[in-house]
Amino acid sequence: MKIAIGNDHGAVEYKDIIKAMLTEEGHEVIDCGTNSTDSCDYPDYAKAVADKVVSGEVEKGIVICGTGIGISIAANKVKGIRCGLCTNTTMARLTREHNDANVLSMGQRIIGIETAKDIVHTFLSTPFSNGERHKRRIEKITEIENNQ
Ligand SMILES: O=C(CO)[C@H](O)[C@H](O)COP(=O)(O)O
Repeated sequence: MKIAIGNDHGAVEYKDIIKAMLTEEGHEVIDCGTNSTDSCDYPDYAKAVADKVVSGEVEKGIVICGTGIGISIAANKVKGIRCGLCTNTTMARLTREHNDANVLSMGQRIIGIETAKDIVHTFLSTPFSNGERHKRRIEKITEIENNQ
């Protein structure tokens, strides 16, 4: 799968580990930065990843900051993005099955690296359930976006 990954200064370590893991597993990973631990602004990297997802250049995005909160809020401002902040694998499974999330968000300062790796695997391997009620709710999210 082609995946874009982006992070702020608070998540360089996890990004590097997850990028290496996914590359090793045969995925094509586009690194949108940052690759420095110098202080930076997470919306810049959220947008870089989100734009690649919306344009279709990549199938899925992964964004990571200290908590995962700010970078998920920013990613969700991009039309067409459904970014789910996950702290465990149940959330990762459900944000795919119920929300058809196209971007995963995590916080390096919140979860351990093994949990983060498990979340990534669950997120990437779980299909959208295609349930009628979930489709209806996603359509309503799109409606909100389109009426802004
Ligand atoms: O988690 C984050 C946003 O939700 C950021 O990573 C965090 O706010 C960065 O903080 P600092 O500039 O103090 O390192």
